[in-house]
Amino acid sequence: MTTFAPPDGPARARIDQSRVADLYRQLLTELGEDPARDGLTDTPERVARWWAEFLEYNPGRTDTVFTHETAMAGGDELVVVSGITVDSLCEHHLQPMTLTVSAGYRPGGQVIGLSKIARIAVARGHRLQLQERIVNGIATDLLKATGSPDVAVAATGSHACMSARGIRATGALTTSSSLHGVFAQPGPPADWFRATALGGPR
Ligand SMILES: Nc1nc2c(ncn2[C@@H]2O[C@H](COP(=O)(O)OP(=O)(O)OP(=O)(O)O)[C@@H](O)[C@H]2O)c(=O)[nH]1
Ligand SMILES: [Zn+2]
Repeated sequence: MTTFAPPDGPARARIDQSRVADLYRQLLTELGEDPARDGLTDTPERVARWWAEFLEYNPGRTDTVFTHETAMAGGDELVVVSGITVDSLCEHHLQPMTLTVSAGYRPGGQVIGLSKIARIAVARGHRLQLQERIVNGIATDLLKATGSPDVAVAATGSHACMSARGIRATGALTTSSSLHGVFAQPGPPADWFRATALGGPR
């Protein structure tokens, strides 16, 4: 029985690799290739392995937090991890998209392990996606993992479906964000996030 993964949930679909490999063998034949020829004999199994790697990705532990004394009285504290590469596949064309993600939050009495922010981001790419859904999903996961209501995520993405086909707008970049709490209101946190995540006010 096939269980369908919800588009906004964590990636953990289990796939039947030998069935997927058989389907690729059929596809290669339909596309006019000889799946038995040298070079293609193991391709269906390789591709099936890749789908398993992609869809069954396990991000490991993403919720390690440390107690932390917050900023001095009258001050404020923000944490942003930038330059996280997230690879995914667009769900309309099954073409790769690569995002550079910045994700941050305003700590309360605890901080989350920095690598966990990257793990959360990378995990959201491991399914058929939309850039906007990846960005919102990272924010949802960070709100939960940090326990902070103040979370900001921004991503700049290049989409092969816009460069390798269709409009062929090579070099087009898409920027999207998901801002919560203090980051959603005008003020220093939002300005600082914009400057840190996007390289300056736009
Ligand atoms: N919002 C959003 N759209 C995306 C994303 N990835 C791909 N798309 C778009 O999905 C749309 C699908 O449009 P359709 O008109 O159904 O398909 P199409 O004829 O192949 O469209 P073209 O890409 O314009 O050739 C295109 O405009 C893509 O650019 C994404 O992450 N977010
Ligand atoms: Zn696409």
